[in-house]
Amino acid sequence: MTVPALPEKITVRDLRFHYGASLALKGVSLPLHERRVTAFIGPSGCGKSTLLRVLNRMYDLYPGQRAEGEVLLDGHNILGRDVDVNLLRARVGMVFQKPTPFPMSIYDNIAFGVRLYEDLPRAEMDARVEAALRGAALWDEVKDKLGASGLSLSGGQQQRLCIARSVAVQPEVILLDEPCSALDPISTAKVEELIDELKERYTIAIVTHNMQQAARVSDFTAFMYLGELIEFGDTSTIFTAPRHKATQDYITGRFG
Ligand SMILES: Nc1ncnc2c1ncn2[C@@H]1O[C@H](COP(=O)(O)OP(=O)(O)OP(=O)(O)O)[C@@H](O)[C@H]1O
Repeated sequence: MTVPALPEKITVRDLRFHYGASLALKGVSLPLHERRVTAFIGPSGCGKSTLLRVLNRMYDLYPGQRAEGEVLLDGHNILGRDVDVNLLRARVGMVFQKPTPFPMSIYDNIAFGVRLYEDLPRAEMDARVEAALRGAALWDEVKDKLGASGLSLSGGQQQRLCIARSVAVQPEVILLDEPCSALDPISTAKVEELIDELKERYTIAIVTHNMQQAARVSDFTAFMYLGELIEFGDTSTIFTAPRHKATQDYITGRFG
């Protein structure tokens, strides 16, 4: 099946990334299509997380880390000096590998991020919190204990809480860095279902080591190796008829 061409929400052009003197991305170019899921796959250390961290300038928090090239979000280069990185991170949200709820109530885990950007009256905040928890398929499990600590939830629930937290600020893009690696199969299935629902509204990038997961949840797949993008295409083509032998070897588990 050929996925029809869709607008590019993000366009990465000739991206090079430096950790001090070491070059972790060596000229990567690819699109992230709007309201579609793009999976990043490849062996450990190939630069998947690095690429994700560039897309909302998470690396800015660390001295010595530097990106060159262009990352266009709706046509504007987010690597420019004039970019408001707080606003950028509201537009491009991120969920990490390990669930990272704040040590506060379930309600405040969601409201905290919203308050950074908006001053909502209580009733509107309540509605926003509920919508985010519903959006993350967690509402029914927590609606009677919104005052309980976010840390009292199970790992799978905590990860959905983190997804709710990122959805609550109404981003345009959601970056998921191995979001299921700490979850059991049932929680993983829930998060995958959730990704399927979220893509109706958001552009999603997901890093995963699980080939079945990449095949299940993504529309496009990018295979990376040693800081380079080896192959990018629609997921069904990458998994059934890859152009490169390295891609074929990796997805069939014969790599290395
Ligand atoms: N903070 C850092 N300082 C120096 N080098 C780093 C740092 N973080 C990552 N690297 C290097 O950059 C390269 C890419 O790492 P990255 O974490 O992006 O890979 P990855 O594909 O996400 O790997 P994994 O699948 O193991 O998470 C690796 O060679 C890694 O050693």
